[in-house]
Amino acid sequence: MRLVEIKEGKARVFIPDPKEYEKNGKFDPSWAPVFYNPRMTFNRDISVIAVSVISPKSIIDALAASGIRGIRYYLESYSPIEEIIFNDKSKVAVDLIRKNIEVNEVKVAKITNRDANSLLYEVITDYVDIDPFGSPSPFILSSVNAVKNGGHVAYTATDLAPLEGSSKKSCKRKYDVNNSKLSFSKEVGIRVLLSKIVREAAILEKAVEPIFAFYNDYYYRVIIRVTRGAKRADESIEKLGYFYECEKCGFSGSSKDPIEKCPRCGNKVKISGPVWLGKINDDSFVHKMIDYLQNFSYIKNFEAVSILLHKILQENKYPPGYYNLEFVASKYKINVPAREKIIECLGDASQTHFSSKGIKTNKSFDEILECMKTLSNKV
Ligand SMILES: C[S@@+](CC[C@H](N)C(=O)[O-])C[C@H]1O[C@@H](n2cnc3c(N)ncnc32)[C@H](O)[C@@H]1O
Ligand SMILES: [Zn+2]
Repeated sequence: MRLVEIKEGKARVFIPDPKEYEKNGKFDPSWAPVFYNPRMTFNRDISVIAVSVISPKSIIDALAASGIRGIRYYLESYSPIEEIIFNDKSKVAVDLIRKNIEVNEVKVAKITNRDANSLLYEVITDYVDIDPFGSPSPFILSSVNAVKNGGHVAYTATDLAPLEGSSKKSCKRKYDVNNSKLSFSKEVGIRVLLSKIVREAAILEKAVEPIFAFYNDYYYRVIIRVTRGAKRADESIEKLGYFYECEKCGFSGSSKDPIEKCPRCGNKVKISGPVWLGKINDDSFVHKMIDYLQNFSYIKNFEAVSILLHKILQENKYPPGYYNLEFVASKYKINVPAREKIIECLGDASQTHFSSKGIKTNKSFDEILECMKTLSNKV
C-alpha cells in the first residue's frame, strides 16, 4: 500500500494514496484499504471544538480508520486527555493507526483491533466517538453502555435516505420509526436518529440529553450526554412524539400521539414517528463552543463553523420542525418571497441551518401565510 501524507488541523497523517485506487479517473474514499474522507474535515473540525468544551479524560475512537479523529482530539483539544483507545476491526487500519500515532507523538494511545461492539461492552470511558459507514444504529446500545454517568457519545450518520423518509422500510428496520417524506425532512431525520438513541439508552435505564446536533453536506452529527436512572430514562421517552404534515393545505406540526386528520382542514396527514421532540442543542454548550472558537483560527472551516454555531443558537429558541417556504407557497400558488422578508414580517422567527428554504417561528400558520401572501404580491 503506497501512502501519502496529508495535514488536517494540527495532525499529519498517512493515508493510502488515492491515485492507486482510482477507477476511470474517479475516486471514492471507500475504495481505499483504509478510509479517509476530506469531506468530513468540517465534522472533525467542529468535533475538536466540542471535545474541548466537554473535556473528557478518556476517549474511545471506536471506528478509527486512519486514526485522524482521535489524533486531532489529542493534539488540539483544550484540556489534556489521559487515554485514547483507537479501535478498528480492520488489521490494515490498525497498522496505519500505529504509524500515525507515532508520527504525531500521541503519548496516551492504546490501539485495539476488535469489533467495536465487543470492545464497548468491556470498557468504561468519558467519551465515545461513533463514526461509521452509514448508520450508527448497530453501535448505539454498546456505546451508551460504555460511558460513565454524565459521559458523552458522538454519532455521525450518513444514511440520510432512511432518516429523511426516502427509504421507509430501511428506516423501520434501522430506527424502528414509521417515517414519511415531509417538506421539512432534513430536521425530521436528526430527530429520528435521536429517538432511536433515546429508546436504546432507556433499555439500559439511561437518559439521553442532546447537547449538540447538526446537519451538514451528506451527514448528521449528534452529541449526547448520558445519565443513569430509570426515572430519567422515562422522562427522555416522554419527549418522543410525532410530526404530521398536510399535503392539501400545507399545515404541519407535532403531537404526543399520532394523528390522522389535519387539525386545520381535516384532510388525511402524513406522519413520521416516534421522533425526538425535545431540544437538540444546549444553548450554554453552543455558547461555550463559540467562546472557544477563537482559539481555533487555524482550522480549515473556521468561518463555516462560526456561521453554523450562530445559526444553531438562533433557531434553538423555536419549537421542533420548520416551514418549507417553497412547499407552502406551492399550495397557495404564490411566489416565494425572500426568506429574510418573511422573518422580518413575522417578527418572532428565524432561519434554520437545515434548509435555505426553511423558517422557524412561534407565530401561527395563518400569520405565516398572511406575510407570504402580502410579500408575494410585491414580488
Ligand atoms: C467511516 S470509517 C471511520 C472514519 C474515521 N473515524 C475518520 O474520521 O476518518 C469507519 C471505520 O469503521 C471500521 N469498522 C466497521 N465496522 C466495524 C466494527 N464492527 N468494529 C470495528 N470497526 C469497524 C471500518 O474498518 C472503518 O475503518
Ligand atoms: Zn390541511
